[in-house]
Amino acid sequence: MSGTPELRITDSTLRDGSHAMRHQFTEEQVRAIVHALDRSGVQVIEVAHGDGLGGSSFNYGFSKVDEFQLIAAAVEEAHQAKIAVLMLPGVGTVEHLNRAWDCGARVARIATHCTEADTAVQHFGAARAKGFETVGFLMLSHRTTPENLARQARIMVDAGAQCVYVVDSAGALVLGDAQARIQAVLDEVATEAQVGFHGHQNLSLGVANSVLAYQTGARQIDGALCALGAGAGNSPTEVLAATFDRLGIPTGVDVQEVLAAAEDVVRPTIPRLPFMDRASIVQGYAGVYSSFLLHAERAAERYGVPAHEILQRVGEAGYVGGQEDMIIDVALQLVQEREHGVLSSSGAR
Ligand SMILES: CC[C@H](O)CC(=O)C(=O)O
Ligand SMILES: [Mn+2]
Repeated sequence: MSGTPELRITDSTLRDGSHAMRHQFTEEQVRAIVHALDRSGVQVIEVAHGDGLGGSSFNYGFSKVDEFQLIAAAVEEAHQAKIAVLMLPGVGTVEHLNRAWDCGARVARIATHCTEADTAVQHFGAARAKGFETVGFLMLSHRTTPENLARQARIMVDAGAQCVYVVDSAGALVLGDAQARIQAVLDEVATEAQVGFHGHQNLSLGVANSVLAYQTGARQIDGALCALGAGAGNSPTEVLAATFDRLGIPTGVDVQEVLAAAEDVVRPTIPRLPFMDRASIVQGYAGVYSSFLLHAERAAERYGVPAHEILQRVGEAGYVGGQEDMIIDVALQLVQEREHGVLSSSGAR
């Protein structure tokens, strides 16, 4: 579909997809994926540790290759696409943003829990002062009301965000839930900023929610090739491109090229692609941060309790990003309950 793009797709294969890769991307893989995405016409490509700049750590998992080396390689490969980075205040700092700028990144996406936008105020200011295009990310958006989300979006826009994303980190928003949040944020900020949507596939609704988001007024949408992303993965970029093309909505992405990027570049080189298994569906169902999946799987293996049961409990407890250590706590609690013969919610011992 030709014509001036009405919608900008940001591809997060090399950031959200880093979770599914256990943060083991090589420079060669980054170059090949950026080359293919850039050629297909995707306008923004996000590159960073899965948990954002500064995420390489014992808590979140160490990167194989330093993220600034990967960002610089991505910048070299991209001819038309802008390279974006994502950071969570507290995991990363303004210093990380400055280094990303020096490597050539030009879009700064700053993420907070959906009720904590005020923790990012100085980061938006610093990013704008540097010259970045700025995007705010309200994570786990299902965890607050549309009205409150709109108030949080207002804080981000007042601080300097040029777009605010409704982020369905748990893949828990079901159609109208996503639409109501997009509408509320638009009502609050549309005269000053764009609105975006970032979906996960835990309930298989990433693409459908993205279409609804566009129809409601969102103009930036995230995806990842082959759905590579946390949990059951992100909305697949290639499916977004094909679907919007069929709807007659120009995205600037060549469908055949992006299909080739997914099939020929990502699929053969990625050891494990995300899918909707019991654990990731429970994430959508119970509203659990998608990035918790691999942490829960590791705890499941270590303590001999099912990952889906851990995640169900994590959802009930309402843990948010940054509370990864509580996954171990929950696993140990389940072990104890089993030892004392307490039945789990699924009836299993
Ligand atoms: C690192 C922040 C976080 O994982 C952003 C994101 O992709 C999400 O919340 O879904
Ligand atoms: Mn995500």
